[in-house]
Amino acid sequence: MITVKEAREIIFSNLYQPSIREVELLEAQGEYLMEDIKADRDFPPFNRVAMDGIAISFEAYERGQRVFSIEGLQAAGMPQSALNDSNNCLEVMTGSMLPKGTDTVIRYEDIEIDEKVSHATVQANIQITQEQNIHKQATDRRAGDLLIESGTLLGAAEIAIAATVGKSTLKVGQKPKVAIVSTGDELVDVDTQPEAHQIRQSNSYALSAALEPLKIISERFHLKDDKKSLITALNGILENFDVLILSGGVSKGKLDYVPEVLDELNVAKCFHKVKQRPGKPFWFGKNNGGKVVFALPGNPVSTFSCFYHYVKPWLFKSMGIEQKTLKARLTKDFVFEAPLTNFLQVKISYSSQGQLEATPVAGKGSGDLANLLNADGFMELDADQSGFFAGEIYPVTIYRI
Ligand SMILES: Nc1nc2c(c(=O)[nH]1)N[C@H]1C(S)=C(S)[C@@H](COP(=O)(O)OP(=O)(O)OC[C@H]3O[C@@H](n4cnc5c(N)ncnc54)[C@H](O)[C@@H]3O)O[C@H]1N2
Ligand code: MOO
Ligand SMILES: [Mg+2]
Repeated sequence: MITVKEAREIIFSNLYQPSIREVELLEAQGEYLMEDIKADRDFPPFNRVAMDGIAISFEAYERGQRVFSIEGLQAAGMPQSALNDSNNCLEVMTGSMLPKGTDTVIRYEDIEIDEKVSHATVQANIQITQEQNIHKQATDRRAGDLLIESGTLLGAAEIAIAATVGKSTLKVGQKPKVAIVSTGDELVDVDTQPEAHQIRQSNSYALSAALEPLKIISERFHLKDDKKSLITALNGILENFDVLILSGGVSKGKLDYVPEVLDELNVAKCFHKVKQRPGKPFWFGKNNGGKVVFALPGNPVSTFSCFYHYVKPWLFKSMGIEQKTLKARLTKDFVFEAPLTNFLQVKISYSSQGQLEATPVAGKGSGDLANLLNADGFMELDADQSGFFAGEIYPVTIYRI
């Protein structure tokens, strides 16, 4: 049986290679950028007036001048005007170009304007410094600077930056087509009243819902624990999808056919069974056509945990995105004797200093679906240790904020 670390290495060495597609700017939200975005102009592209008021030549102010005759007005959206006489001023609006011949902006709040004679007088108690209230050209970024690197997940900030540099379309990664396949004769769908021996199936809904925020479209299938029909159905699904996420049928049961069926369909096993709880019977493989299969153990908490610890990071990495590892402080001692990595269910909170904290809510095993509601995530506790103590810090994967 391999370790969690080895399982991750194998999964990450079998990434999906996304092709590139071009989308309209607003459709790019939630997609993965597949080009570098550079500044087409300086940020800001001109000396930008940052306050409504008057623009003067500081030299006149230094000479002791406090009353400035108003020559005119420079509004945002007007080409740059010029101050004719350096003893005068121009009224300037936020967002306008700083007029030629001026280098200092004084806010309306700091002056008195006499409309009749068109004079602006600087109030006595006001300190003026040269170049104040000017957002100088190129102080934020220079033309040609790299603004957004390929591989970035696009959100509102990136969309705003792309808009300002004139990118009306963006090159993004084509996400894989994902099939979610649940298996099990005991399972009926959500709209069915189960018989005494049946339960409603939830894993495929959990997986679909977990994929949705990644903007990955998936299709759900449900298959019976019957070898022949599994072979036929999975063969078709493998042809039409890039990635298969199966749940159930991977353990030691007489009707757990998934590993042998995948073998018959020439999906080469990369591993079966990982030193972890939950999710020990996890199976992972790939076929010659590059189709990847995650066959997750059917117990609902196992399926859930394996998705967040393997499938999601694999999808992110395939798109060139490094996920940040979050860490939290354990609030209570916890003992776990088995030589397995324990993905312990935890409730996440913040300490009074704002530090992430995790409180164990272990639940009653990987069949305890309802315990997903008590926890917000999993804390990863190493296989080679059995005592974990309050105050210690370990990695966490959070599925709910
Ligand atoms: N003799 C052994 N038995 C089991 C072992 C073992 O090592 N030796 N491992 C246990 C562990 S750990 C797990 S996890 C499960 C994994 O089982 P399978 O992947 O074969 O899954 P199934 O047998 O199909 O189902 C297990 C359990 O989960 C429920 N289930 C399955 N699919 C869904 C679904 N879509 N929605 C809701 N619930 C689902 C199913 O009804 C079963 O109760 O094996 C242990 N056994
Ligand atoms: O791996 Mo199983 O998930 O421990 O129940
Ligand atoms: Mg089973």
